[in-house]
Amino acid sequence: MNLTAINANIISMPLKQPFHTHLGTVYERESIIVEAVDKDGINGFGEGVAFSSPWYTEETVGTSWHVMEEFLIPLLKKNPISHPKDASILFGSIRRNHMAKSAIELALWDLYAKQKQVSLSRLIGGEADKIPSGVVVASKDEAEALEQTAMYVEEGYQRIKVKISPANDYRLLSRIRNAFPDLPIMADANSAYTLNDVDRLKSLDELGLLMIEQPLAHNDFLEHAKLQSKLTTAICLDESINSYEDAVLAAELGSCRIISIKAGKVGGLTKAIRIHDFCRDRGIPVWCGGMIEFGVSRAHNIALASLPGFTIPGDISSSSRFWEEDIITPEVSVENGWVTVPKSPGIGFEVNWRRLEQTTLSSMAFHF
Ligand SMILES: O=C(O)CCC(=O)c1ccccc1C(=O)O
Ligand SMILES: [Mg+2]
Repeated sequence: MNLTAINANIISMPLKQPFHTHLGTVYERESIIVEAVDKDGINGFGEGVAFSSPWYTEETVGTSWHVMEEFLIPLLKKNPISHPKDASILFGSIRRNHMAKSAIELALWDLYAKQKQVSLSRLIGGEADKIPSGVVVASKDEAEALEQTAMYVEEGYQRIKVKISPANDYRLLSRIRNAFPDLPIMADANSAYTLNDVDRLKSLDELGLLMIEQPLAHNDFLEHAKLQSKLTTAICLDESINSYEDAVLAAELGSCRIISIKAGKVGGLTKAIRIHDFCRDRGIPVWCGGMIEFGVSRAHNIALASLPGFTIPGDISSSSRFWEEDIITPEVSVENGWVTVPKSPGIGFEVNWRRLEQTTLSSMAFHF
């Protein structure tokens, strides 16, 4: 791929409103923006989606930075590659650290598509011209959650995902269901329950939810299978799916009926596509999960979600859902509930350098 440099910036931006889950509240988002440059000066971008602290996965911005600097970039320097898939294979010699790997691998995909002058969507076999858009409601307050839902429905979002916990489930969801009888609603529990809560979770069956995401522990497959056999509502796994092997295990055990794929969490686009292909063969619907991300990762999500197995609206919302001003131009926008898949080369969005510089905390540059 004729790489000449990899540059990385840690950026930080406050969210427009605090994002509440039962695990904690996110006020400010740090991310790593990776730029891969080739000998002709073409550049591709990726985004590292680890958080500042290890509340959602074990990785953090700090561990991603360390693994990229000490291990992944030196591997790329030593081993010239001709395709992003080669990087994915090369990174197999490093255990886990999926988010660090993804950040670089995604930048290589964008660069590769730009070198070939094709959109990333079409390069990977994407077919859709527009993606149905869903959005997440993550408020501590029931009245505010209802207000936000009404606002997002008004804006045209096709599916609402509500963060729940035992402190805030049936009552909130039934109020939303009563207000919006036909709205596709799903709930995300982020592991707020145990198998002792089976009756509580069964009570949600009557609400006609699209699915319930990750009710039990982040690393559990067996108990999710036991729970799924007792619920009519489909379980979707998010935290549990960090690799292709995780998806196979979940399918074999019956731990879920739906899978959420996050390219930034499973080691990159090569891995995400492999999970997609497997799920498609097995008849398991997939959707693209969000990570409160900036525009670079949003753009990669749009390309991924244009693949034919993505049959359920994902967490692909507009840049303005979280940010006063995103780091890409144009920003991601939702029109009548749809996001247009760009046709221009690569991810199809430019980096807004002024905004990137404004939000940068630190940078590193590697010359090949
Ligand atoms: O970015 C979005 O739109 C989805 C937000 C979301 O639910 C989420 C955000 C950060 C980390 C984990 C999750 C999750 O899906 O569990
Ligand atoms: Mg989730």
